Amino acid sequence: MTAGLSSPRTSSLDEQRTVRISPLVAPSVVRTEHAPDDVAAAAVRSGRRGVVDILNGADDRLIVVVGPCSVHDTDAAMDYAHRLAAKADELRDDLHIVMRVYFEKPRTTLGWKGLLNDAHLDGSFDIDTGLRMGRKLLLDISRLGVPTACEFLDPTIPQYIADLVSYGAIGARTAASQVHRQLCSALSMPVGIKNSTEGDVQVAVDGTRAAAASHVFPGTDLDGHAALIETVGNPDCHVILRGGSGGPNYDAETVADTLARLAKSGLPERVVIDASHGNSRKDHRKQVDVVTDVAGRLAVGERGIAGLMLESFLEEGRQDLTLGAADELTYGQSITDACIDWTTTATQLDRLAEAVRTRRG
Ligand SMILES: O=C[C@H](O)[C@H](O)COP(=O)(O)O
Ligand SMILES: C=C(OP(=O)(O)O)C(=O)O
Repeated sequence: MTAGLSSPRTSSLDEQRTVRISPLVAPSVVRTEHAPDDVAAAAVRSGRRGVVDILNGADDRLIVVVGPCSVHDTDAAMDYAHRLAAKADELRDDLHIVMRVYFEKPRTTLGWKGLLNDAHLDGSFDIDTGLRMGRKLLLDISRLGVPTACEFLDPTIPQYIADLVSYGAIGARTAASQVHRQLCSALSMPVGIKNSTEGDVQVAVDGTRAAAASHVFPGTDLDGHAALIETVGNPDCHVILRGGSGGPNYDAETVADTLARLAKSGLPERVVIDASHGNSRKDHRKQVDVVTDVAGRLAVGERGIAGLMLESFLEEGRQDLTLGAADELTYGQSITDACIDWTTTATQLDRLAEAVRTRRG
């Protein structure tokens, strides 16, 4: 559609800044093309069950949500998933491991917005292909028996992928958004809501409370049509402490303060700690310090910490993406936030499993 064009369906009063509106493949089409088999469905279900049981204290293991900051190369993501599947199996008595398979990136200003938005990493914004690639990857990872975690950013996206996701996240930049809180109230999996980028924890507590309630709001159905959605609320939402511009917030005092805020709001007292972002001051190596500190506290019985989140990929660090030059990228290295490498990740998982065993003992 040409900017400013008037037609029976629009008026000269709108679409003044729109260059094009074109059809997007419907969720039902993508879901039919990549439908879960029994193995994948079982992985999604047991992934969700494990998280919920740990959050509720019915399972004494620790949730670990671990994987790349963002997926830009599905082969590398599968390579990582194979390694994680073996490690998760080895540590399954102590850790409930869920792989970060993040396709939607909320940017501070501008930048590549993730595989669903720009699957070819060249600014062509082939969202139909991104949705298909993303869903297929979730299915392939689930077939390995590895549950997956996604951040939900655009409220249109969950209809395409949410049935394959075991752990959802609402990011620091959208924790205050009513649209995202309503979305959480509808999602079938547990969802972590982050504190703000400035470090405000109350916004995540408020988000958790709002998401637990029922809502009625406009959305889209599986055919992609506008729809009215009525939800019962999601009791499995919780706060993720991710640090902020003022510094980290994974310390015992902030955890205790957050638990008190949750109790005051009538919510279950549990948190997940994100070792990256503000808690690592964006230095991926500092994630190891966070894990070491939290593991030590878990081992001596600190209450309320249900899980950790780590940003990890095959290679350490990060690299800049030049749009259209994806073939020049280093294999298995992040193009968004810096990550710890696989070897370091495996050591951190061992450390956390050991802490759980000590706590149990
Ligand atoms: O986790 C990823 C990033 O921290 C988030 O998407 C913001 O990234 P940016 O500040 O590089 O835009
Ligand atoms: C964007 C992310 O984190 P945050 O919202 O905490 O910045 C993320 O986990 O990828």
